[in-house]
Amino acid sequence: MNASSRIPGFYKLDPESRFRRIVEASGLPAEQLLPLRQTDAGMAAIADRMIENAVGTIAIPLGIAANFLVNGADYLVPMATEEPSVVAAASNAALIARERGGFRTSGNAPVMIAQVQILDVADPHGARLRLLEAGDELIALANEQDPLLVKLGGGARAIEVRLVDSGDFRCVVLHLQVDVRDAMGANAVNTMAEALAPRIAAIARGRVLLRILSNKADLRLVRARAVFDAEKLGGPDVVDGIVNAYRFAAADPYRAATHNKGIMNGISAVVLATGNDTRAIEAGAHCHACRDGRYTSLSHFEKDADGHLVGTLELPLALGLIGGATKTHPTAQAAVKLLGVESAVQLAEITAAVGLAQNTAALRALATEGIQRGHMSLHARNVAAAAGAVEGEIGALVERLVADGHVRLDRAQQILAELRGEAEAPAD
Ligand SMILES: CC(C)(COP(=O)([O-])OP(=O)([O-])OC[C@H]1O[C@@H](n2cnc3c(N)ncnc32)[C@H](O)[C@@H]1OP(=O)([O-])[O-])[C@@H](O)C(=O)NCCC(=O)NCCSC(=O)C[C@@](C)(O)CC(=O)[O-]
Ligand SMILES: NC(=O)C1=CN([C@@H]2O[C@H](COP(=O)(O)OP(=O)(O)OC[C@H]3O[C@@H](n4cnc5c(N)ncnc54)[C@H](OP(=O)(O)O)[C@@H]3O)[C@@H](O)[C@H]2O)C=CC1
Repeated sequence: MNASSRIPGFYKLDPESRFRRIVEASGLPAEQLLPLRQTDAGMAAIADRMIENAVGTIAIPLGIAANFLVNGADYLVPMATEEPSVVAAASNAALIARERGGFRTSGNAPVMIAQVQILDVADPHGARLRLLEAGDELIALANEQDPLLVKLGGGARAIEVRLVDSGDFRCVVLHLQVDVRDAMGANAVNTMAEALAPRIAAIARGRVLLRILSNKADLRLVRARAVFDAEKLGGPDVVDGIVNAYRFAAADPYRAATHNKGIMNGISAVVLATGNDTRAIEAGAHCHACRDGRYTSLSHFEKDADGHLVGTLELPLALGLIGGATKTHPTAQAAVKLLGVESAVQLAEITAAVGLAQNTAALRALATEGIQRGHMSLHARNVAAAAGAVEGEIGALVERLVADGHVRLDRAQQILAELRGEAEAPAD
């Protein structure tokens, strides 16, 4: 950067003018920054409506996971991810799950929580009871804010009041529970919380500060389970290996973080492909993973009476079908169409099945040959491209890299040079 990043009114410019300003400010040649602008005209206009100061879009690969049988129906699952082997792994475990009926899922009603924080309350216990006594009035007032949601069968359902203490800090917190139907629900519940605030402050005789949803969406749990055939997995030792790998994650937070990352490889990819809020989902999932005060595995693996592997996953998934980017992004809309889901709960349940499949595939690889063979052989294409291989060279280079067993940039550059006849082949 040569010039200042202070560009008054940057947001008022159109994307092309913004791009020219950042080229000037960076002091870099425009060609080096052109990929920031790489987008078609239609998408540029959509991006400019979706976020602020947009100059372009970044294309993340969108893959379709195959083989998913969920509650007896087949689904082709769109997954947006930058990571190689994720879509392959999900498809792989979904194929194994088919042998014993695929995935079974269930989900709670889509209830989100809005928090209203009340400070400076002289009698917190008294305030709590006064607020609970006013429950019906507050629920009615909340529902007046969103008649459409109520007409669709949703709306505010209940209130809860908590006293939150930490050292010398104490506040009263009202939770408003709202059935948000097919929405993720953040905007819907935030509107209600803001509308209730003056009345809540009056009843509690305090001062309202925050009015915002909680991403600990633990009323909105979804569940997926599957039986993975022992023989298809590779035999009883593989089943035992996966169960022991799970036990490690259940016992050790260092391992649990990686284990859960494997689950989120699948979940976040579906969340992104459908235009949902990846941060909300990640925050909710990891918070759920330490709900008992210790971070642990989100999934469970055990052996059934016949020696098959039983995998189960339960987590909060606040996914929507009608709001946010799902409504504005054409790719997200097409992804939802391909899935053919009719409700946000159904979307969340399929997403949980993908999380379970992803987790199972990773554990199977880890408990047997290790992650590198499958993952690195698919990653080899990236390494080949990074080494400078062009179309027509990539196939041969990947083959050599995988056979060689060293999927590294330096080795790729060396082999590429050999393929191009630019270097002597190594003695070995
Ligand atoms: C990579 C595989 C799937 C190969 O697995 P494989 O056993 O060589 O696969 P296969 O050739 O027997 O094929 C079985 C099915 O897998 C799918 N499949 C197979 N290959 C492909 C492909 N190229 N592209 C798309 N789909 C593929 C496909 O559905 C295929 O069925 P078919 O279509 O042939 O009837 C396997 O090794 C695997 O599942 N590995 C796990 C990979 C993984 O988890 N990657 C995530 C990145 S690592 C990470 O971030 C998380 C981690 C690992 O740290 C989490 C943790 O620690 O718990
Ligand atoms: N902490 C967080 O996670 C936060 C997230 N966000 C963002 O909020 C967005 C999601 O908000 P969300 O409330 O879902 O989106 P919207 O406000 O876009 O959609 C919800 C509204 O859509 C209308 N609606 C129409 N059909 C339905 C239906 N079948 N089911 C439910 N509602 C329906 C409802 O009424 P009506 O039309 O009358 O509004 C409802 O209030 C995401 O972009 C997220 O990133 C925002 C703030 C914080």
